[in-house]
Amino acid sequence: MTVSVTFNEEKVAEQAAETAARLVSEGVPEALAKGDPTLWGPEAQAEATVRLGWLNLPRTSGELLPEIGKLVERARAQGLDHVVLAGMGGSSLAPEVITATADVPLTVLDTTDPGQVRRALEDRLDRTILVVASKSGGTVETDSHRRIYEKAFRDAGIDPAERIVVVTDPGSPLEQTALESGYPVILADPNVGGRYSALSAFGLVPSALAGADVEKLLDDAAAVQPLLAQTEGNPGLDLGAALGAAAVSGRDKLVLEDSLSEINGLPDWIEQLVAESTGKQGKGILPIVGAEPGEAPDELIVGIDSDGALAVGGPLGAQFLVWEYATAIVGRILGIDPFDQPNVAESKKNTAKLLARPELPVGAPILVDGPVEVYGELPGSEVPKDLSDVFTRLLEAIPSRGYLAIMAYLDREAAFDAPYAEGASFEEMTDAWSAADPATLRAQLTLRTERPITFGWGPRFLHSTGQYHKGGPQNGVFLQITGAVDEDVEVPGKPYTLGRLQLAQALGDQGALARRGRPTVRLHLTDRAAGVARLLAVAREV
Ligand SMILES: O=P(O)(O)OC[C@H]1O[C@H](O)[C@H](O)[C@@H](O)[C@@H]1O
Repeated sequence: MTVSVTFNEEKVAEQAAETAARLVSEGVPEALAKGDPTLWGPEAQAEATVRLGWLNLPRTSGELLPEIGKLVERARAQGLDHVVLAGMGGSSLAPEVITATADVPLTVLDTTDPGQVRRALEDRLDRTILVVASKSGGTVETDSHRRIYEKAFRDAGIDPAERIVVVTDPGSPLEQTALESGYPVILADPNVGGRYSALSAFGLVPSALAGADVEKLLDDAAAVQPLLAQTEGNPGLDLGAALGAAAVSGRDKLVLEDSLSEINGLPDWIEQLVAESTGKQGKGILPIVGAEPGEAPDELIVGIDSDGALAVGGPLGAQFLVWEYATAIVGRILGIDPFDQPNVAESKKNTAKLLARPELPVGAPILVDGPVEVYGELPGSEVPKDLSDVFTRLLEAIPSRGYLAIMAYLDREAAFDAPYAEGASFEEMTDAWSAADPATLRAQLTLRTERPITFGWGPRFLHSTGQYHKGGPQNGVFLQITGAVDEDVEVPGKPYTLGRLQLAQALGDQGALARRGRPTVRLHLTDRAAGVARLLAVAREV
């Protein structure tokens, strides 16, 4: 079984066919399948030369299987059945989908929220194996997680070398640390970028440790690979041509719908791939994940094994490869380099600068509403009357082809702590969770605008849609949510705590967005649970 791309809208089909025919006449499908680095122009060539290894992963990653098998055996023999993965963006999004689809548990740490990290630390540390995954080996969140876990293991009388496994690129500082500390290292293919690394060691090692069948994943990808050199019946070409042509014609908001799919969570992975690959030079496609499809004229609904203007069906391993190929095709159509992420570093630099200061420059709130402080500047010079006015003015500020991005630097799992009555039905439980979940704010605000609203957890989204926010079309309006920290977590060997890092990340990104003149407001919850409740009550009211 390979991947099928089905067109359910005539216009989309026509535009895709036209674009695909042009690409075929230029020899693009075969050239891409062969790994030709010249396809994105002279400026992208150097990067593309060392970024096309993903095309061969279905075959080359097979070589890793015996080594991975030994790691899995060792972990089983030690009784380590709680697999924690520390990795940002491309170093954790694929394992998250792979394990969710295989229905095997994996704890993903792609947060700097002290509460969420503490939650993981307090969960079965005696049976925990930690995979530290970073291609560059220099990502601050992942480095912090490694330090925190090393200390926690030592404090519990456990030798970290028995519990930590590293996945990184050859020659990275993390490889060096691992060698010095005696951690097993699985080296990944350095000719593959983070968001294209699903079928590399980054996707396979944590997933296999968690119990997923990674050989099957590679087999499914290998089955679709030969089709990618074809000029007809090439799902990567069809999908790429459809997405690219739609974007050029103005439908550049990609609504991903997967309600009927047996694959669990692929849109989150696609979000990073598409947003970070295409959102640059003022161009790009904005993925919308987890929202009800709207009716905005610039939206294109793509269904994963589900309905949409376009439906993409097939097994996970094959979908990974096809979406990667399609994204490279979109890069060619839009005239951008699909392998770099030029604007991600800006927020990181701002954050590093802020952390070097004795105090973080939070400024003074422009409004305080119970447990919610409002920081930043709203469009127009007037001070907002109340929280409701903040929401109204943010929604009004969205330009005709724009979007609102909600970015919550909070504990993604806190809503599950919401109390519910004893003997509550599942529906009552989900109601309680949803009433405590900051993501509910998106659903509420969606009722008040025709424009798309995205929702991302910070700092996770910084490694994904964060590139698009800063590098893509400048029509975003930004709403950050941060929260007070009750119990912080030290980062051993560093002068900052996780709480401070988390806030500095929000402020660093705010700086990068504000520098572009984009409306950016930060809502700070001085009491997190009460603050979320207040936001939802006000948003519901209006
Ligand atoms: O694997 P790492 O080097 O730690 O990088 C993790 C992530 O961080 C960066 O911000 C990039 O923008 C992402 O594409 C990447 O996946």
